[in-house]
Amino acid sequence: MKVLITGANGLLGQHLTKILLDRNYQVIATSRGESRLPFQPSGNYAYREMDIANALETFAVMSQERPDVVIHAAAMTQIDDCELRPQQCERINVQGTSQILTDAETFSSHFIFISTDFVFDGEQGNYAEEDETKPISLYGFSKLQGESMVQTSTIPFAIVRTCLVYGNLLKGTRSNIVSWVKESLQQGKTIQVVSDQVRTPTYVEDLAKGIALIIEKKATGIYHISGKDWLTPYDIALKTAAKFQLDASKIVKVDASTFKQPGRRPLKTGFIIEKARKELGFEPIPFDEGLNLL
Ligand SMILES: NC(=O)C1=CN([C@@H]2O[C@H](COP(=O)(O)OP(=O)(O)OC[C@H]3O[C@@H](n4cnc5c(N)ncnc54)[C@H](OP(=O)(O)O)[C@@H]3O)[C@@H](O)[C@H]2O)C=CC1
Ligand SMILES: Cc1cn([C@H]2C[C@H](O)[C@@H](COP(=O)(O)OP(=O)(O)O[C@H]3O[C@@H](C)C(=O)[C@@H](O)[C@H]3O)O2)c(=O)[nH]c1=O
Repeated sequence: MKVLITGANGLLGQHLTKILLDRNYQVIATSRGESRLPFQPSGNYAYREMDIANALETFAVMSQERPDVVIHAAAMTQIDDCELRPQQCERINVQGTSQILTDAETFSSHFIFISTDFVFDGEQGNYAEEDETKPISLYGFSKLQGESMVQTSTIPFAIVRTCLVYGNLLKGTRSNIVSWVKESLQQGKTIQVVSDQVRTPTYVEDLAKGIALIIEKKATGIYHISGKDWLTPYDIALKTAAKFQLDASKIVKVDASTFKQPGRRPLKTGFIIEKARKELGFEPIPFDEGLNLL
């Protein structure tokens, strides 16, 4: 079974490549520029440059590879950049998704789109798959547009929504809340951390395993694949400091009213993962256990 991953240089993409190779899939890892995978994988693996915003490039790679499954993880994921550079956000997250989806409809048989808790407005929290979406940032809106396109597609699809992904930085991947807190405190910096956002932080390997289950079961539809502990970023920061014996007094508790970022974050998200548990047999590890694996 040949699986093509877009955005394979990313936090999810690198771990996904490793886990799918461990499960003997043939993996075509694609991303912009050089591969940043910090190891030369054995097994049935190839890396190909593919900028999803370049229609000719995606068509060429997809027509040559004709993967059975496409996992579309590539995106502009910096919320504030998306807010400040809406054209680039649109070009990558919307037009890029449209392009790879069109090619998948021509050459593939299962399309898995990675989406986010930021499609919700954060008023209610504890979201299930059927809850009403209402994004409050351009990033969230661009990902919802991707979901809408996927839901009209002509091939079997799955939409995997996840939340606040953390894990070991392999090489050159985006930072995540745990790595950011750990590094900031190790450098003796004082950090302001919000205590009124609620998330279900997701260990990156659990997310990758959840996606592998979807491939294995050829599952279709929307799935919330996240951790199972409801935590605020402030809780996460304190747990990270305790775990790595760092100075928690450098963590200043703030709330979203004082903490200004260009892109609005939904206050309360977090996912109910019963559907993934029941239909996929997905079971994430507790956050404290995730910290032990870093
Ligand atoms: N991280 C999180 O907390 C969450 C992430 N998600 C979703 O998960 C997916 C994976 O995100 P994650 O791995 O965490 O984030 P990363 O930013 O680490 O990975 C995204 C990857 O997409 C690549 N990319 C960006 N633009 C293009 C393009 N035009 N063509 C090809 N590749 C491109 C980036 O490449 P480059 O490295 O060169 O910039 C990067 O490697 C995304 O779709 C994101 O929306 C959803 C919820 C939470
Ligand atoms: C940088 C920073 C973050 N935070 C909090 C806010 C936020 O909840 C959490 C992570 O902050 P960031 O801005 O790095 O992450 P953020 O951009 O909010 O993370 C998002 O990434 C995209 C890809 C998603 O899809 C979302 O699910 C979510 O994970 O930490 C602080 O409290 N203080 C800070 O100085």
